[in-house]
Formats: sequence, C-alpha cells, structure tokens
Amino acid sequence: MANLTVTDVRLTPILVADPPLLNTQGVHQPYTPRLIVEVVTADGVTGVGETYGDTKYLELARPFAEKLKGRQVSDLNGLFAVADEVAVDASRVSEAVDVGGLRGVQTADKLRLSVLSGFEVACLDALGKSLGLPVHALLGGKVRDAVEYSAYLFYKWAEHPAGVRSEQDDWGAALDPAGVVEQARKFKERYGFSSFKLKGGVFPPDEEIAAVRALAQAFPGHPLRLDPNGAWSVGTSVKVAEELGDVLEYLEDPALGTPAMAEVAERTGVPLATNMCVTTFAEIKEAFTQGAVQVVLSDHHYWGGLRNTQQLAAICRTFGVGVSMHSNTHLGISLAAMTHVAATVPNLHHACDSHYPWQSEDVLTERLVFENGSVRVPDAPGLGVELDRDRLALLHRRWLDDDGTLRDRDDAAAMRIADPEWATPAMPRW
Ligand SMILES: O=C([O-])C(=O)C[C@H](O)[C@@H](O)C(=O)[O-]
Ligand SMILES: [Mg+2]
Repeated sequence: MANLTVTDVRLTPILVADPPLLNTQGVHQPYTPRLIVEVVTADGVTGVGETYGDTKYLELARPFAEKLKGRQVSDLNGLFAVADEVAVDASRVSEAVDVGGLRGVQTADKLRLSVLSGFEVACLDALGKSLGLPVHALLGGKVRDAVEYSAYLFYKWAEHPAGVRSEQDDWGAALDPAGVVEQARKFKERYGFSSFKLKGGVFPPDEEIAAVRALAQAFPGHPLRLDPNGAWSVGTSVKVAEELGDVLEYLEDPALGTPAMAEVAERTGVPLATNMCVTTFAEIKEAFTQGAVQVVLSDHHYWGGLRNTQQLAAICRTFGVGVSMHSNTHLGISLAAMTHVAATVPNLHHACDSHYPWQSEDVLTERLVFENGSVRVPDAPGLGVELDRDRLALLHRRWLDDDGTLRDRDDAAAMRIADPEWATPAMPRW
C-alpha cells in the first residue's frame, strides 16, 4: 500500500518570458511571475502544480505549504480546511471588481482558492503517480481523448520597448486588421487551431470590429470571439454585437459587471461569455437568474482547482449555461491540468483558451503539443508531465536576480515604460 503522507513541499517562484501583448490595462511585462509547487510523499513520489506567482500568492503559499506536511495527498477535501486557516492580509484584497485584475472581483477567498489550486493539482499528480492512474481517472474518467483549444490572438508590438531586457519572439507586430489576420494564420499553421479569440479593449471599437471582420473573411465559418475585458459601455457593447452578430461565436465580457452584462444580453441575441462577472460560486446566482451570461469561462486556478471546476460545470449544465476555459499566462503543468479536467467535463462545447503558444519557455522536459488545435489527454500516471530541474533553476534564478520590479504583474506599469503618461483607463473606456 502506498504511503501517501506529505513529507516535503517545495515552492519555486519563477519569472517566465512573455511577449508584449496588449490589453485594455496596458501591456504584458517581458517576464511574468508563476509559482511551481512540488509535493513529495513518504514514498518519494513528487507531484507538481502551478499557479500565480505574484507576492500576494507567495505570501499565502508559504504557510499553506507548512500546513500540508503530514497530511495525505488523497485528502483533497482537507485542502479547503487548510486554506481557511491561512490568513489573508486585508490590504491585498478589495471586495470591489478589480479592473486592474482582468479576472473580476478580488476577495480573500478567491486569493486562497488561487493558491489552493496549485496544491490540489500537485496532490492529484502525486496521487496519480502513486496509484498508477492518470489525473483524469481520479476525476471520474475522461469523456474525450483530446481537448480543443482556440487561438488566443492579441494586438502586439514587435518587441518590448527599447532598453528593456526581454526575449525575442518571432510573431511580429499585430496592430491592425492585416496584422491580426497574419497572426491568426501563424497560429493555424503552427498549431492547427480553427477557432480564434481576439483580445480587444485596446483600440476604439470600430478598429476591433474591422479586425474581426477581416478574420471572418480570411477564415470563413471559423468560430470567432472578441474580448475587451469590460471596456465598453452597454450602448457600445450592443452596437458591436449588432455589427458582428453574424460571425461571433460569443462576445466575451463586453461590459463590466453582472447588471451591465444582463442589459447587453437583453438587447442582443449574441451569446455573452465571461471570466469577469462570474468568477466565484457566490456570483453565479445573480448572473444566471438575470440571464447575464450564456457561457462561463472557468479557470481552475481561481475557481479552486480541478474538482471545483467540475462542480462549476455541473451547475452550468443544470442552468443550461455553456462552459469553457479562460487562460492567463501559464506553463505546461497548468495546460496538462486544464486538459485533464476538460476531458472529464461532458458539457464542454467550446474550444478552451490557452496562452501556452505565447510561452517560449517551460519547466517541463517535453512541451505539450497541439495537434489540429487539440491536446491529447495524457494517460500516463498523474498529469503525465515531467519537471526539468535545470530549466526550473534557471527561471528561478531570474526571479532571484529581479529587484522586485517584475515579481508582481503590472500591465499598466509595463505600459508606462513606453508611454510615461499612461494611466489605467477609467471604465467604460468606450
Ligand atoms: O479575459 C481574459 O480572457 C483574461 O483575463 C486573460 C488574460 O488576463 C489576458 O487578458 C492577458 O493576459 O492580457
Ligand atoms: Mg476574458
């Protein structure tokens, strides 16, 4: 019988290269923080997880890790009790919608869940390796063999501002409809994606409408999405929905907050998706009863892990609301975790988001591969991925060497390097 007792927990904060991707808040930093979690059992089995690596997450992860020692990796329900014991510094959260966060309301619970998810995935990986079972089997079994992802298109500079230390990428600039179409072509060529999401809220809506129209012309029949992260008023949202209604699979978070989304939903037939107004279980009732959203983009990081993601999917199914997946900058551990849980969700009818193609660096010995836009669901024990300790050490070294400037993701601060006058836009921006 395997000894599933946690004897050691390792936390490794890293900085990962990120291209100059634009959103309504600003631009991505040249390096972004992530946290790699390792949980070791008495048998010497190591499970890996990944989550946000900014200071406020690290502050919680450290005491969480201490409390995990001596517990069983199979005690997944117990992780929530551990999370409740970890104190959150009140200055780290505001109950209001955090427009700077791009991921909705900021609460102490959500912060705890975002940390918990890294431990839950590491425990599931260790448990799976100990029992010789893939994570999807621990979650009840896969209902599909591959999970489809969509191309995540961004307006983008060719490179980070001059004088800023950064890694080169070969995607080029995308600042107008032709650039966006060119980027989409590369995504299709390289990964076989057949649906496209454009991160909007960067340029005035007419320019973004033109970019989506250009995509529709270049890729007829392909599902398209546009996501301005709540940057538009209700009126602007309705206008964009009217103009693009014939080509959009859904419009994502056109306006900020459930009441505004509900008003948009009432005035258009275009389905609305969200990763901003429904990001916690507490927000579901109001949004669903008001018909504010037709698709919830789950994210196992802030929903509190893979099993909470399954619960969210079950609630969505009950209410006839669609479900898919949101993504931030993440590495292969999280892509594997997303793929395992997505494989178990019967009502997943939209290709999931993933930033992974934008990440040229990883901490795995082998990168996960997209074939025809999909990732095959791993059947090896655990997550089916292996940590590359040299890569991990290298990216950790970068974090150690940083003076603190990059340890907390701040897209507005990154933008101010190029444009010192830049201030986080007041919402609605248009
Ligand atoms: O709304 C979304 O899809 C996101 O929040 C994803 C990311 O935060 C994305 O906007 C980004 O990284 O710029
Ligand atoms: Mg979004």
